[in-house]
Amino acid sequence: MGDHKEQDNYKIVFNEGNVQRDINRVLVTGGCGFIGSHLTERLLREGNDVIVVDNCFSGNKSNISQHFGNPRFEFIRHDVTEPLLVEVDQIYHLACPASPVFYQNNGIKTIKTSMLGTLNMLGLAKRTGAVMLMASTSEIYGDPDVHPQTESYWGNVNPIGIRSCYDEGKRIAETLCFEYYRQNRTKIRVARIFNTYGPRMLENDGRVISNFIVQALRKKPLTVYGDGSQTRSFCYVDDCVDGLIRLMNSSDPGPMNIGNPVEYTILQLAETIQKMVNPTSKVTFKPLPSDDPRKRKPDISKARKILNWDPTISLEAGLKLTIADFRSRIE
Ligand SMILES: O=c1ccn([C@@H]2O[C@H](COP(=O)(O)OP(=O)(O)O[C@H]3OC[C@@H](O)[C@H](O)[C@H]3O)[C@@H](O)[C@H]2O)c(=O)[nH]1
Repeated sequence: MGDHKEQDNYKIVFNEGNVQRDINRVLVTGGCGFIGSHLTERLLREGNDVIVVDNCFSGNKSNISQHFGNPRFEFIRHDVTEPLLVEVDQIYHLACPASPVFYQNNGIKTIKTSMLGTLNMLGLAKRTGAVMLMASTSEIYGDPDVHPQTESYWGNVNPIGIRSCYDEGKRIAETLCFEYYRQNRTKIRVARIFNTYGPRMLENDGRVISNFIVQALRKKPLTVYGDGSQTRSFCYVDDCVDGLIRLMNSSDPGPMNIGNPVEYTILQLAETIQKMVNPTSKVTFKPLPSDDPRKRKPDISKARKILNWDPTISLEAGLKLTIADFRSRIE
């Protein structure tokens, strides 16, 4: 599958003085968010022109303010549910609240963002010939019956549950991508991003790593939902960004799992963060939210083979950097 010649078509060549360089014009939707802002930073560092589009619902302008004044950088406050007219070579479509607390806050808006946002970005990719990478999610596997999850697994999603606005929203977004690919030969890349963490997560993000770190720093009990036996596999944000860029620059439409395959129970995670931040902090048990997946771990054989990608940052190393970032903001 895939047109292997397409790589030749989406680079423009600028002649700057006597230095000839390839520059991509890259659009990052959701570029004020957690993963989007790290991606933007790396794309700028590598000499690309970057346009960030964000409605700042769960993203924060301060995540990209260090680039204001950089002639290669532009910020547009825009909601991707509305069409956007720009000329670009690559689109990283990340815009969508990703934390369960945020995406459940206005489920209808979450569905609109996934559906209409992806439709608009695919329309843009079709018109401009750009490559469109869609940030899908491990949540499309739901509460999985197959473990670890391979890309060929179709998933086990409750279509009417409290998580379905996100899970089903992302599933229809994947469907749209593949219809554009089949009908129009639109250049798509579908990345299934597993749990990712790192500096710049919001203090009130609501996801487990930021919750536990903030609670430990504030000397509050760590809130474990259920009995803490459910598992997740956590990928440091730099590894995730590296995987996304490799996927974009491959010629594989995906879907491609992007995650760290080392699996922990939530209780193990609580104990690890407790030890690293505040060994005297307590753990308190709260009810498990409905449809919370019991286990999750990516099979990344495909990414290893096609992208030559493997996460390099251990949980301990990544947590150290993340704790330092939260400490500087909180203390
Ligand atoms: O304070 C908390 C928060 C969360 N949890 C538990 O920790 C586990 C992980 O929860 P998170 O909210 O961090 O993330 P989830 O795995 O539920 O969802 C995530 O999946 C992958 C991404 O697409 C998204 O970032 C997000 O939807 C869950 O079992 C949750 O119940 C706690 O025990 N305590």
